[in-house]
Amino acid sequence: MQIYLVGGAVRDTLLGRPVLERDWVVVGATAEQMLSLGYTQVGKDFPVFLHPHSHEEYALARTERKSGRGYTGFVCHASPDVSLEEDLARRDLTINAMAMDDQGHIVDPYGGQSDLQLRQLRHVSPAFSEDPLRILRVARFAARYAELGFQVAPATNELMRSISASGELESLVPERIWKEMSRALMEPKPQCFFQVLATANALSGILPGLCDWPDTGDDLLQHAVTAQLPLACRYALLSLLSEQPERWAEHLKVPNEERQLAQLLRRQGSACLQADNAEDWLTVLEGCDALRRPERFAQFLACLPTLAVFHGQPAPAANAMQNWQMRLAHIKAVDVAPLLALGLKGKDLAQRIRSERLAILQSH
Ligand SMILES: Nc1ccn([C@@H]2O[C@H](COP(=O)(O)OP(=O)(O)OP(=O)(O)O)[C@@H](O)[C@H]2O)c(=O)n1
Ligand SMILES: [Mg+2]
Repeated sequence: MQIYLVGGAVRDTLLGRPVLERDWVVVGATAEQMLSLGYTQVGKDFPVFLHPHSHEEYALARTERKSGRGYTGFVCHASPDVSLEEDLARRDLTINAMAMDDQGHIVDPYGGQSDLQLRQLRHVSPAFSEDPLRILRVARFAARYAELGFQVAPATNELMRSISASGELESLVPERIWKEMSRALMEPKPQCFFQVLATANALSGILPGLCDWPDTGDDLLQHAVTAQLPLACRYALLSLLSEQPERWAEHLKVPNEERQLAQLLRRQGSACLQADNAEDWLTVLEGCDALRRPERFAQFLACLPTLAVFHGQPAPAANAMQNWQMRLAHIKAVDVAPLLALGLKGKDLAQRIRSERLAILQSH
């Protein structure tokens, strides 16, 4: 059997970028051989194994053909007679369809090295269409490598448009879309992900109601990248572009953390930017449930400078975030025990706590 490094690890090695994850392909072996060597099988549909020590993925060379819509109709053929070239042919992009042997020699039957130089994201063959998720992958690679000058090849663009027109994107499950999109949001140029999808007529299938990607979206995400905001903040800011953000959240099954921050930013963002007295401050802190959810509140605060830019408002003062954290600390310091000792309960107690918090905010 021969073992080759494949996919992203070869691509990133040739680009001189750090390799975070390594995938291997095994030619000329059977599943039984792999098991007898101590590998464990992971893929149910595909013969993929984990190395006994490194736990990296080793896949038997295979060919794939799709015979139906969605994820139902995959015919996978793995056997010792499938060649490396055949395995590479089923892959998405030429830059992902290269292999490296243990001597460091590159196997590159589809022009991956040339496309790395030309900075082209180009499909290997019409088999690209067999997995509509690849449209999202191409868009994500664009977001990652735009800084290096990578663009989608015109023919690949055409192909992606025809996939969009076929309605195949509808077969993508929300979890897979979210996985690609959330990764894309953390790339250096997340706006390119959405631009590429828009050009491929695939944007509205991902973010319902959004057909064209607005210029304001570019500025919004660029600002979020510059501020090094975490995923939840980036998603919350992105959702400002939607007239029906809950529709996005449903469509993508957005996890609660991101979804709730998006709701909070909408409900409390402007009020927080405008608040200038103790009553306003307390109302915002309450509205954000800041005492019980301090981490979420910190993320909310981190979004505010970008939100201000988005609304064409002056950026909050440099110490605005600290001031909010101080206000939170002040209301947290209000001691409930003596009020309980007074025998206060229910509504009376709540009112009394609120007025004490208000008083402490006013005194600072
Ligand atoms: N829908 C897909 C998913 C994966 N691949 C192939 O499988 C390899 C490994 O997939 P994955 O690890 O998901 O992507 P990488 O290219 O390694 O990129 P990343 O840096 O994001 O891991 C890819 O390079 C590509 O050759 C593919 O052709 N089509
Ligand atoms: Mg990989």
